[in-house]
Amino acid sequence: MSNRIAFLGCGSMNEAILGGLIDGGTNPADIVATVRRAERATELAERHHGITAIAGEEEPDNNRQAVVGSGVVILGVKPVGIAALAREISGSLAPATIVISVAAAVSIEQLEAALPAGQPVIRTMPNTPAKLGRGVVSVSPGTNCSAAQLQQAKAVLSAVGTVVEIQEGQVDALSAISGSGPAYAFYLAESMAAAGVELGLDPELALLLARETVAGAGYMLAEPGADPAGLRRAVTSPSGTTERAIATFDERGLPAIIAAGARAAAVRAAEITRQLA
Ligand SMILES: NC(=O)C1=CN([C@@H]2O[C@H](COP(=O)(O)OP(=O)(O)OC[C@H]3O[C@@H](n4cnc5c(N)ncnc54)[C@H](OP(=O)(O)O)[C@@H]3O)[C@@H](O)[C@H]2O)C=CC1
Ligand SMILES: O=C(O)[C@@H]1CCC=N1
Repeated sequence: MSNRIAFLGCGSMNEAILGGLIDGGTNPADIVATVRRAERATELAERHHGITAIAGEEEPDNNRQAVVGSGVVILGVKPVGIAALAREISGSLAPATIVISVAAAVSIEQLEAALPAGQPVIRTMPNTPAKLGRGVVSVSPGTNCSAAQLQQAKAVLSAVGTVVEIQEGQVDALSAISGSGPAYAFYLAESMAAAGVELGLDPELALLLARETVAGAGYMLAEPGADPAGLRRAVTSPSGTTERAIATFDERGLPAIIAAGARAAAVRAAEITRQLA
């Protein structure tokens, strides 16, 4: 397999994976990224020295150029653009090139239908902490992906975090927890900062406290075998202040609210899949 990796559509998600791969030891010279805007291509090339970034507004065949000679191609445009992109590159793909999609809601069936017959395909669901090598990436192999090709893809993706293999039927549920999940944690930090301001703290200080606290708690959760409930209990003194806060969260139904949000994300994924059919 060629070492070259093509990132087709390099926005938030694909750039996070690209950055994680480079930090994990991938040679930037083996990476090519495509985007629409020249300004974005320049930004990527400046931020990740040594990669090739090609803008469609300057070179309309950028995606096809990027695919030629690449062993792995990672599709990272919005779900609605995935099938058109797959069709665009079909004539330029080598038969053994592994096509990975990071898109929410685009099924393996939809991907395979837009690609040459027999093309190995893997549907993944990553998350943006991939940028720091702390992502979670699911992999679900398509019908033409051999065990060896799946292993190759897992080896590449393991540089950006924890790789889990799941049945495609579970992707929407996983996406509702780990794909969207970083946004939930950031939302918690935003809400804590706002609460601090309401309690009379200076906004800058409140933001600092919220960021460092959520980040610090994240580091504790990242320790091997960490148990969120146990870590929470260790902060919660009997009859103390945290106990009162957690009791208020429980009374107001915060766990049910989080479950409802995650359900809504999964429902939305299924809705998009139907819209794309
Ligand atoms: N953001 C996240 O946390 C996650 C996202 N995903 C999935 O990742 C995918 C991308 O999402 P996200 O990164 O947030 O989106 P962004 O809008 O940040 O990135 C999309 C990128 O695709 C580029 N692009 C659009 N059309 C083309 C094209 N035809 N050829 C080449 N490049 C193109 C855009 O270029 P330009 O900038 O020049 O417009 C942009 O850089 C989605 O399918 C989403 O479901 C999955 C998990 C998590
Ligand atoms: O919001 C989205 O649709 C994508 C998928 C998971 C995270 N971001």
